Amino acid sequence: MSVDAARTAAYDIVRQVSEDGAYVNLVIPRVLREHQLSGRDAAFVTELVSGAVRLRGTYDAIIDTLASHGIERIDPPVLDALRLGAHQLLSMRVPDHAAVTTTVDLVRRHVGHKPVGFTNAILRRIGRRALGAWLDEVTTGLDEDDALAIRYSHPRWIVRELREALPDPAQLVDLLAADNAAPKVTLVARPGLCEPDELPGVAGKLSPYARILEGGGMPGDIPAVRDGRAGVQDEGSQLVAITSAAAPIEGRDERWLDLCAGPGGKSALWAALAAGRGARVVANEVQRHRADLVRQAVRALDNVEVTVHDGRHGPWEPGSFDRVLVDAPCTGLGALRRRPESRWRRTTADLDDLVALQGQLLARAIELTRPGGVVAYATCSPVVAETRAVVDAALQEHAGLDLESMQQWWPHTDGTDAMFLALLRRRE
Ligand SMILES: C[S@@+](CC[C@H](N)C(=O)[O-])C[C@H]1O[C@@H](n2cnc3c(N)ncnc32)[C@H](O)[C@@H]1O
Repeated sequence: MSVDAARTAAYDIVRQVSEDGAYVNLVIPRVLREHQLSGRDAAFVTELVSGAVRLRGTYDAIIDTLASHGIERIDPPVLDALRLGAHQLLSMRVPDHAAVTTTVDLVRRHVGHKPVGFTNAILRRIGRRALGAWLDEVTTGLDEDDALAIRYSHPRWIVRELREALPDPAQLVDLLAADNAAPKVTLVARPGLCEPDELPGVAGKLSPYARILEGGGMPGDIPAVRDGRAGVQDEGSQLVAITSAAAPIEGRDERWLDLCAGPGGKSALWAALAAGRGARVVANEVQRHRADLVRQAVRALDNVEVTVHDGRHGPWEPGSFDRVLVDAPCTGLGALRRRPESRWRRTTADLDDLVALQGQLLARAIELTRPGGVVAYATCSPVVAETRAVVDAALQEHAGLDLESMQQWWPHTDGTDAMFLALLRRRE
């Protein structure tokens, strides 16, 4: 059997992800174009690549028990092929002989003859059992965190962080499972620019502006999305913008600052809400190319000024904003379902660096907010060190600051990314 274009494309993508640090969601559309794949083939490639990358932790544990010298000794191009084969055998409805033969042919063509026998043997053995039986075997005798890490394909440190963040640790399994299910595409109809029923899909569950594309689809083909009156935005992200815009403020409410705006989803919804109340938004972003994305996101609005500064040092007057949003750079562990590779790239060292930056950005936001004004601190991570701990430290350090509310949305209960939002008010 010769290898079809879809599997060749899938192999090309996983190699770019593991060798060049590419992002699955960015590489897939480019490689699909290069290989001229669409429709069912494109859906097959997307499912195969996303699944093989996301469930790598599970498949590697199985491959490790079967490889006599252990997984570390397997050449990376062969290991990537084995992961693709394992996903087809254990999680997709691909007949075993097709999964094995096409994967072996991929290895023969892209790596050479030498590992062909090894690849064939490993895949045949994987195909002899169903996923559940393999999971029971490779988790026997492990402690709970190691077993969950393999069963739900999350690094062990992330399992621990998520357990600590949950209100009830009994929900951990549901959360880990939700991280492994690709979310539906959600649109936002920016108020004042677009009505939700102008968009395809069904109404969202939490945001009045949301539409959910049940069967997937190409948002870029929707006219309102093309002209910036609507966009693609998770409901959790919409709720952060809506809730931080709705917090009541006594007196003037005209100057809003989004301190960390790139790529601009929240800025655009915030600015649409601000426009309805005669307020203006400064949307700031430290990276120039991400500031360009913000300009693109807010192109249908005329009440936004996009600036490019390090939010800690931008040239704004203290106390000059009525409302400041800090959607802080974070580990993104609340959006794992969206980014198949991200759980394997993040480390605890990232966490330490980010927590320091988050505290500095929040401190600056507090300084820039006028007495009586509102500071909204948000992350797309539920990790305690990035959420409650940052807010608690700010409350300790800044006299004259009140905590109004803290909210955490979750994939397994709300169907959103795990977004955190704290609303703080500077005392008059
Ligand atoms: C979580 S993202 C913001 C997402 C955005 N609010 C949205 O909804 O589209 C955090 C952003 O902060 C930016 N950032 C990182 N360090 C920063 C700094 N020191 N000052 C301002 N922005 C920063 C990152 O480049 C990134 O674009």
